[in-house]
Amino acid sequence: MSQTEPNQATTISTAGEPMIEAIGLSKFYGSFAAARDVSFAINKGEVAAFLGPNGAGKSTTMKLLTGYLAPSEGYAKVAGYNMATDRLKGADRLGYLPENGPLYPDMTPRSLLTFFGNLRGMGPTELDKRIEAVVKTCNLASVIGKPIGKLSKGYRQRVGMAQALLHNPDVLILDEPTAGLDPNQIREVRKMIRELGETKTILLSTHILQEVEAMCNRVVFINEGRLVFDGTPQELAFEHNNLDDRFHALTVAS
Ligand SMILES: Nc1ncnc2c1ncn2[C@@H]1O[C@H](COP(=O)(O)OP(=O)(O)OP(=O)(O)O)[C@@H](O)[C@H]1O
Repeated sequence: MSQTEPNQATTISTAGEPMIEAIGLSKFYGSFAAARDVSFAINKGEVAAFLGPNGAGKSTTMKLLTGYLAPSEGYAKVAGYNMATDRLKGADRLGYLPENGPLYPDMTPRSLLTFFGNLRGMGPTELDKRIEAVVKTCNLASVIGKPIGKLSKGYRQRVGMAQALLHNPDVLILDEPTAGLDPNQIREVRKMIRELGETKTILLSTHILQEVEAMCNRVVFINEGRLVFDGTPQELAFEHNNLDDRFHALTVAS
């Protein structure tokens, strides 16, 4: 890594500051590479789509970025913190929606949020305030006291979002936030993400191309564990005039 250029040292600017960084990340299961030498940086204020077909390695890479999985090679940084050596500091700044949402069917949204707020060391006043805020953002008031296992997929996804947002992180990693939702729920979640994107840096995985156009100003694309594109949605579509054709070209061997 090069040091700061001497002529830039006096410039203080947060624009373009990298908030989510993959640095040569690889994950091997035996000889199979679920992620192979993946490097990219999502900068402050960007809403980035993490695109790729089924099995491309999106969830694996997200788990490596969040520190849930240890990389075989390389390292991840969140808000400048190395997730191998400074995971707790990075986690303070990070909200993560895992692939299948929260897995505590017997808890209610309120007890789950209270549990995670306590784990994060929030005091009762702060916790009450934050629960009220995320219940409003994620529209959970009507189910706050019902067991999570009895909620619809859409509500469970919202509980997962509420958990990710509870400590008001400025960085979000969302694994397929609209998977399994009906069209109305998809609209709501996309609207929520667009609003969150006004103040937060977001990386969200998807294989739905409309999602990219609806929400994102950056695209990172992986196929078979390798980075195959990093740029804007316009650049991704450019050669083929549309995202569908480019997705096909990047994922199907010619
Ligand atoms: N624990 C594991 N052991 C062995 N192989 C694994 C393990 N976890 C994931 N894989 C494999 O790694 C590859 C990438 O999986 P991953 O879940 O990261 O893909 P993805 O892009 O998120 O897929 P999808 O869009 O279907 O969720 C797949 O071939 C998967 O079978």
